[in-house]
Amino acid sequence: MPAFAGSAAEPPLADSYYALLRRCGEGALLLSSSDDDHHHDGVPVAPECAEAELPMIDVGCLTTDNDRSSAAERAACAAAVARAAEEWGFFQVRNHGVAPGLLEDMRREQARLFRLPFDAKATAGLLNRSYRWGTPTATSPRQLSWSEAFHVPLAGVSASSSGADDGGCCNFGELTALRDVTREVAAAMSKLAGTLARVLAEALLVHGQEEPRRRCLPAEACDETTCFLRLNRYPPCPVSASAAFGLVPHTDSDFLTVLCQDHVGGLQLMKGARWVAVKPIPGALIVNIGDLFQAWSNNRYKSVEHKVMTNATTERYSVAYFLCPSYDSPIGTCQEPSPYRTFTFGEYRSKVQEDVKRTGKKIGLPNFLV
Ligand SMILES: O=C(O)CCC(=O)C(=O)O
Ligand SMILES: [Fe+2]
Repeated sequence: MPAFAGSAAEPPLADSYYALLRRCGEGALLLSSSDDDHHHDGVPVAPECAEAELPMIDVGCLTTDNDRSSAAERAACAAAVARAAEEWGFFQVRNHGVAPGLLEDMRREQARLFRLPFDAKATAGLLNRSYRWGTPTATSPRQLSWSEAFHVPLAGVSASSSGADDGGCCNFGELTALRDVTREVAAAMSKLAGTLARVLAEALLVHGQEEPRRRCLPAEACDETTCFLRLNRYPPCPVSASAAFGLVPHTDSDFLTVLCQDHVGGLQLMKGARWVAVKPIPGALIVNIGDLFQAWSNNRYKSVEHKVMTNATTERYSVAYFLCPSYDSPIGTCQEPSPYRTFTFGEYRSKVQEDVKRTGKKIGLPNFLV
């Protein structure tokens, strides 16, 4: 990308949002200190938050081909997955089929991608023109995400080109190593997500009560056109951790998400009425239930609010795979009666976008209660 050589990589978060932070009385927190934050060498850090012992499930017996595990072992593993989805909405997995070395390669190539000049990321058409940074709709600091990301559609990844936009193909430019590793990660995470969705669905199906119209199975409803991979980067943030988030509190609008976070930490989730921090565990992946699985499961599985805290000095990377159905798929339910009316993913997405535009906040599932 010679035209951009030498220009800065960081998105202009501080410049763009300084006025917003200032207008809301938070400007003084920029590059300075405040009373309610802890400080380390003059740098504001996040207030303490208890670390959670998130369930860790060895899913080797579900993910390994030619596995010698018994049916009883697989049933016990499936039960542990379903229990974690009910009690936490979040869990960690190991022996998940995504090689640790591949995840390390992903982080390295992701870092290389985000080190490109800002203008190249924003305007050179890379990765389906999917670059995002900050929160354009934010009207208060609490709505601001101090992060940058590429949203890569799965279909584009598996048929990516190296030239200009080519149909649905994803343009990786000269980043061929990123293209190869992204393809591998997407394929492996996709397989894992499909396996977990199938196991989670089977745990709730009541045999003999299947009704064809409502029996759209989560794993089968999903396809390459709507599933996507999000490559996230959280730049160091000099703003007080109580003033801006790395990623604002949200639930995911999908069936389930497979997430790989690096060693830095910062992910927090709601457990009961409290935020708890998820300690990074090398090689483990995090899985969380999204809104669509909560609806399909009649609220048995929980789509839990989560957020990313900023870090004053250290950048953080993560990669998330979102398992989504095609837009015209009816979400349905595992069993009648359901608290939700049947709706399609397309309808759900439009409503979320409309609500965010109108009120700055996603309403989500309550919109679809009968
Ligand atoms: O970066 C993380 O740890 C969380 C990312 C996330 O929640 C998302 O992309 O929806
Ligand atoms: Fe999320």
